[in-house]
Amino acid sequence: MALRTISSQLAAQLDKELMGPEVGFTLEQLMELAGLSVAQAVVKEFPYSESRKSQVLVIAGPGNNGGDGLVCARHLALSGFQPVVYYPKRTTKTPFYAQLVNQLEFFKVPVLGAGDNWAQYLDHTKTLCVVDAIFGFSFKPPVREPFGSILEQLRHTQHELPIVSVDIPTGWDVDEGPADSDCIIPSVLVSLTVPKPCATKIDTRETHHYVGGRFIPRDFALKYGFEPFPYENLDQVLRLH
Ligand SMILES: NC(=O)C1=CN([C@@H]2O[C@H](COP(=O)(O)OP(=O)(O)OC[C@H]3O[C@@H](n4cnc5c(N)ncnc54)[C@H](OP(=O)(O)O)[C@@H]3O)[C@@H](O)[C@H]2O)[C@@H](O)CC1
Ligand SMILES: [K+]
Repeated sequence: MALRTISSQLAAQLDKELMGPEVGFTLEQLMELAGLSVAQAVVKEFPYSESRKSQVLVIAGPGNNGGDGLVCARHLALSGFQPVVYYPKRTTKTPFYAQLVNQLEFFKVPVLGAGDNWAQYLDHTKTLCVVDAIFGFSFKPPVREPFGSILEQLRHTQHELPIVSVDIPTGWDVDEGPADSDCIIPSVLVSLTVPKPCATKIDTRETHHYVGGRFIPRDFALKYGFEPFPYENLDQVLRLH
């Protein structure tokens, strides 16, 4: 069956409607569920075991994709993993992001900033995977610094250190897919609510694809032109392929 997708423009509209006056979700609620979904995908792909490495590097960007990463890190800590967060460009638009960072400190999760040696965690003998929560559906190429250099380093390590991308593989055009051969290739993609068109460009032999962000009823999905996804029980993610 063809993959159900919606464009970046429609995704932004859907997001706005969910948080609009009629539906009334808050960003905080949706982000909690989105971050929990990503953590659940990590746990499914790399199950926690006391006898193996459990360090996860979460790279958080300046927008809501980054916020999903901050929430994901907290849930990973709760699940026994040892997340380390690199958050080089902190947003001050709302106090909420600072609260998410406080919560990570409460869980004793290190949060590195610009100038810290984050690249030491790109060591596959110590780190299980990297969560790419840099940019989501509002990304507009080309990538600006410091994120271009970060992506370059991830490209060099991705064959040994798998990348789990949140919603969009960072650097890919949301509607067109990888802009050039220099783009990162995630091992796992977790599309939120519904995949965006770039997800049709993944090679399913190298990227496992999940959908998560389980927060809409059937009629709302149909209004946006896609069939709801058949999640099981209370699962927050569904593996598509
Ligand atoms: N309903 C759902 O599914 C929900 C989805 N959620 C999540 O929200 C995500 C969308 O979040 P979003 O709209 O905040 O945008 P996002 O993609 O994080 O990036 C914006 C930031 O990136 C920056 N930036 C852009 N281009 C750049 C460039 N070339 N180079 C450098 N910087 C660049 C831009 O900076 P600016 O251009 O404003 O200066 C701004 O700071 C979505 O994918 C999903 O993960 C959940 O949290 C909630 C429910
Ligand atoms: K991403």
